[in-house]
Amino acid sequence: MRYIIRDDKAAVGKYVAEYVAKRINAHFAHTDQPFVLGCPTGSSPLETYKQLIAIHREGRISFKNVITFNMDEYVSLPTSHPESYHSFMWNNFFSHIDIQPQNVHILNGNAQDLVGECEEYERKIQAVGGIDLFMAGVGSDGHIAFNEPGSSLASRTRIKTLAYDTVLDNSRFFDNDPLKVPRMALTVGVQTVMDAREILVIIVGQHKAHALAKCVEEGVNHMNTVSCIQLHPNSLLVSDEEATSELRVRTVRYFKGIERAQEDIEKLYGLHGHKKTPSGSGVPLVNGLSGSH
Ligand SMILES: N[C@@H]1[C@@H](O)[C@H](O)[C@@H](COP(=O)(O)O)O[C@@H]1O
Repeated sequence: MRYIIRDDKAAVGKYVAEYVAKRINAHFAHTDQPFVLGCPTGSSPLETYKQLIAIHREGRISFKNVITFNMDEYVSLPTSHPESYHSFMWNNFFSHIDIQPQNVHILNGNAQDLVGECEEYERKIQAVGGIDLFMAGVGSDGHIAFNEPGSSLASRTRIKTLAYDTVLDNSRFFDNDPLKVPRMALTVGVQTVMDAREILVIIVGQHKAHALAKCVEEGVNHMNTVSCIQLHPNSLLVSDEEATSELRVRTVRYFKGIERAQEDIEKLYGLHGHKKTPSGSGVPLVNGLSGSH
């Protein structure tokens, strides 16, 4: 697992957006197959979406051949509700980029057959060859998507009852009234996220510090489902300084040190261990050299 720390929320968003843009552009440099991006909602990725929109407007990235799958959606909340994840995604991201509407996938929490909807979602992910990069946020109880504490680490897309902590957390979007927050959601499972070729988790704010410390310093545990990323061969965590407040000082120093070392390696040899040649094209130095995964 790589772990990158930035000063604040804005810097996290900038880092993540540039990272995602680089990944997408690198993908299209060697294939014209679609890039499949997993998308989260919530306040954590907002800055990333703003920055991705800016990068798109600068002409540095196109989403024409990008397929997206969102993590989750509330059950029984009308799609047109301002707090539905459909509204969130179109208002904050999709309406501002050149994505093709048919390439957007968001679970339908109003489907007649909710179980069938979840099974179909998994099938659609399979049909496009899996997810290249799954971005995620984290709940203050450590949930990834809506995989609340106690969720099976082998879970797939399904219906979940929301934990009371999550209902309280999310009531800020529903006039601070927990009674207005839907009690159930459809969510991709932990295993659905783990199947992605790469996972990028965004954690910002002091209220996420506990979940972050458990994810980084403790073992894999179903009570903090984001900790699953420890088992992923290609996961990246990006947080702001505030979120580090429950980590040991030496843990923070360790990961900052790793990032500095990685930068030095990249300066010397180019990204991912490709030694720079005079022409700048790069030759492989060490297979899979990536510093801290
Ligand atoms: N289902 C979403 C999660 O996918 C998200 O990660 C979490 C954190 O939200 P925020 O970033 O607003 O703290 O909110 C909801 O619970």
